[in-house]
Amino acid sequence: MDALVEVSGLTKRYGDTLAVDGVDLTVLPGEIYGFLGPNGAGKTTTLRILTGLIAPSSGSVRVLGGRPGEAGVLGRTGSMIESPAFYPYLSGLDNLRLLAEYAGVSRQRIDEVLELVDLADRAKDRFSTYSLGMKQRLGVAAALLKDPELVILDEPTNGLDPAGMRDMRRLIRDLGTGGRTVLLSSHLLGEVQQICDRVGIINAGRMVAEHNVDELRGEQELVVRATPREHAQRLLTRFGNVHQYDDTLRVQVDPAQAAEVNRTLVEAGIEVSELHMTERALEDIFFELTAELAPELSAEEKTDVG
Ligand SMILES: Nc1ncnc2c1ncn2[C@@H]1O[C@H](COP(=O)(O)OP(=O)(O)OP(=O)(O)O)[C@@H](O)[C@H]1O
Repeated sequence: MDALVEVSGLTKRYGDTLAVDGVDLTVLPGEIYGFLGPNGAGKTTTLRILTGLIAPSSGSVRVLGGRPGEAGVLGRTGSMIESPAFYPYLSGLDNLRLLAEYAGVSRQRIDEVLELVDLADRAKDRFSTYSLGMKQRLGVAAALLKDPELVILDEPTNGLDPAGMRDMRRLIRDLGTGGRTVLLSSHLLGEVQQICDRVGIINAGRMVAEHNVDELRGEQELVVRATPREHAQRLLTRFGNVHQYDDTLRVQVDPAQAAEVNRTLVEAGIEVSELHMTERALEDIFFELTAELAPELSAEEKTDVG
């Protein structure tokens, strides 16, 4: 299966800031790919490069088999990078008409995209009267005008209230059905977990991991509440990686080992008040991955400071 987006060793430097530092990223046809990372991680910069808005400092980037920004590639890509810009005094419909004229898109397609983003009823109202959620949905409508194979959305739920976020999530999931490929960025783990098929995690300009969301969700760990905790923690390390979460210990073991873990603790005189398997939250995995990177980063920061 040929990748729609293939990024390898991508870097972008702004003066002394290395915003993107050797990113590798692959988006496959038909998937919803979540580009996840905290603020300032380099997501927007990467997406701007993919849409041809800015040039990379180095690395190779292929989008739909071509170079970003190439006419043939642009015609098959729809994007919403940062807040979409529209004329506030024009209606949503007229804003789309202007864009459609420029892109050579039919009136019928405008109606279709307005339906898709659930704005048909409010299409004739001025853009300035729209809620933030409606403004964002109009941005998605604009991205869909050319019926693109690839849709790139930068933080599409940013700033929305819970209802607006839910509508946007539904819309993106709908886009993903029917063969369209979506690449979206987000700093919200739960959101990526709910919408995406695969996730690439970026931190401080570097890709930390690229995973299938189902696989991540499927990972299980044993939750243990025991006293004294320190003693329990020492014994649990025999079974696997142990970390503390609130006042419980979490250990990555096979579910078949749970009984043995229990016996070991009880025989050592430890009081076990809770013991059950749970799915690991993407959030835990994310923090684990970014924490692993932290010592390396602080070493670099020290070098920078001199
Ligand atoms: N035009 C620019 N000039 C200088 N530095 C920039 C520029 N754009 C981004 N940066 C810096 O590059 C780094 C990555 O920024 P970027 O906007 O790509 O991150 P992000 O992951 O999209 O975060 P956010 O969600 O906060 O936008 C940051 O340190 C940012 O300050």
